[in-house]
Amino acid sequence: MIQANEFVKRYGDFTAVNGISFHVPGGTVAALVGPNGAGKTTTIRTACGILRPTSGSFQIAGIDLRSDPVGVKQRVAYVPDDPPLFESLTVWEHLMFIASAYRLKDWQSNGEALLTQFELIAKRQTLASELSRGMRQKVAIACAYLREPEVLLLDEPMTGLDPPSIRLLKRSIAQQAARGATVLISSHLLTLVEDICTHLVLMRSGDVLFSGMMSEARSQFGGTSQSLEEVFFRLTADDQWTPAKSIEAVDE
Ligand SMILES: Nc1ncnc2c1ncn2[C@@H]1O[C@H](COP(=O)(O)OP(=O)(O)OP(=O)(O)O)[C@@H](O)[C@H]1O
Repeated sequence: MIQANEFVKRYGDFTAVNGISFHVPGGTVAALVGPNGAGKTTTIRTACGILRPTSGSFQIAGIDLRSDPVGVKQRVAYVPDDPPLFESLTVWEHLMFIASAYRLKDWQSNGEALLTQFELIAKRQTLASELSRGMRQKVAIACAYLREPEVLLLDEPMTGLDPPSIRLLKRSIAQQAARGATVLISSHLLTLVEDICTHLVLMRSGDVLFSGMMSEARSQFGGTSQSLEEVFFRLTADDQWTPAKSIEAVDE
């Protein structure tokens, strides 16, 4: 699970995130969407312990981020939108590195299965510097999956992937949730995330405008199309909607 409580993040005088609260239940897949600059990446980078909250708190997999940041980092995998790989390591060496850093045992067959699943097995001995952008993205995702983390934070995971790879990724995310992982996906590709996400956190200008079930968002704000795109435009473009403190979060 992921729980944000009155989370505030300021960069100097600028408030990027303005006291947000939301809950993503364990074993579910949630979309984190919102216009550019809404605060999505700031929220994700704080939830995984890279940034410190200015105030407020996060509970990740039942652990308080402030009191046990190492415990959170052991349970969370974060894949940024432009994953930094080690250019002089091969694809397989990336998996070896993760296995060594996190002291994984008997990981090799799982590693091979992940490379097969993401159609990277032929690139197993290829250096990261010689991979395409989409391949780099898939290596980073495979490294995250290898750890079998309780919480997966994926920032724009579909950018740069071709349609077959997007399909593979969507299937793999469903598999991660099925084994009990909580997955939070930040994306602007609304039609792609609405296929796989049962929960929604919608941000604008540092506020959460909606947090709860995707089905609830669609039925309340999706108009006749009942689409996430319609929800997005209605909630972000129409000033009659106020930050989520006044909209009841609906969780299951
Ligand atoms: N290191 C930083 N220093 C100062 N301001 C920052 C910093 N990082 C982000 N911001 C600001 O915080 C706000 C939120 O940025 P953030 O990257 O979290 O948004 P986002 O929702 O992920 O946007 P996008 O969809 O464009 O990726 C923006 O106004 C951004 O300019």
